[in-house]
Amino acid sequence: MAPKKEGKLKASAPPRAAQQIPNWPAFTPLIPESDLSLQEALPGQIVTIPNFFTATLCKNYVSFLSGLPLTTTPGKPKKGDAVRVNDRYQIDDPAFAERLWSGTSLKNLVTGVVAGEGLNLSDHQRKELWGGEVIGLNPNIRIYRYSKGQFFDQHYDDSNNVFVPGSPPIPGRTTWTLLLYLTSPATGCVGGETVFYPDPPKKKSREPQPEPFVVGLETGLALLHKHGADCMLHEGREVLQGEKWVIRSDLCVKR
Ligand SMILES: O=C(O)CCC(=O)C(=O)O
Ligand SMILES: [Fe+2]
Repeated sequence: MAPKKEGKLKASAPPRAAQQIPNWPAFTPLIPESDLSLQEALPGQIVTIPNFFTATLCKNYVSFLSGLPLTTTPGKPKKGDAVRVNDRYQIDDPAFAERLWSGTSLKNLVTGVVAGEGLNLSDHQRKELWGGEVIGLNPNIRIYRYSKGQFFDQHYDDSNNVFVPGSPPIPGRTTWTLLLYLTSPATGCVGGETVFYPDPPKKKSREPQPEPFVVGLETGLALLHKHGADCMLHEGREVLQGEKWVIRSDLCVKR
C-alpha cells in the first residue's frame, strides 16, 4: 500500500486573519531542567522526555484547550490522505512556539546546554541526530482531542519549510515531530497509544517481521520522532475510554 502522508491533510481551519491567538496559560509549575533528560527510546528515531509537563500543568492545559474552537475531522479523506478522526485546533503562533521552545527545558535539552542531558552527545552527533542545527519549533501549533472511538490511521509525517520565530524570522526546515501528551491512563484515558512500525525486512530475507514499537500515553511526556524521508510508519491507536489530548509541533533546523 502506498504510504499515506499526513502532511497532505488540510484541516478545515478558518482563514488565518480571522483566527484569534489563544491566551495560553503560563508554563507553571515545571520540573527543573536539571531533573529532566532526553531518553533514546528507539536509537536515531524516537526520543522522549518524561515529565516534560507536570500533571498539574497538563490538567490546566486540558481545561484551557477545551475552550478552544476545535473542529472534528471531516469523515472521508481525499484519496491518498491518512484517515484521521479527531478534533483539532490549528494556529500559526510564533510567540507560543518560542515559549514552548525557550520557556521550557526543551531548548536546553535538545541543544545540549543541560549538563548530562541524557544522551551525552558530541556537537557533531547532536547535529547528526536532529538533522542539522536546531533553531526552534514550527510556529504551526496543532491541538488534538481524541474521544472514545477516535484515532489517527497509519501515515508518515512530512518535513516542511517554515519560518522559525526570531526577529527577523529564520528560514527553517522541520526534521522531527513533537507530540506532547497531556493525558494518560492516570487521567482516565485508555488506548490512544502511538505505535511505530519498523520497515519490514526485504522480500527474500529470512528475518522475522519486526515488532511494532508502542508508546503508551504518559501524562506530560514529550515524544520526538524523526520525520520526512526517514519517518517511520506510525499511528495513533483508537481511544477506548476517556479523552486523549496532544499538543503537536515540530523541531526545526536551519535551512
Ligand atoms: O496522536 C498521536 O498519537 C499521533 C499523532 C500523529 O501521528 C501526528 O500528529 O502526525
Ligand atoms: Fe504523525
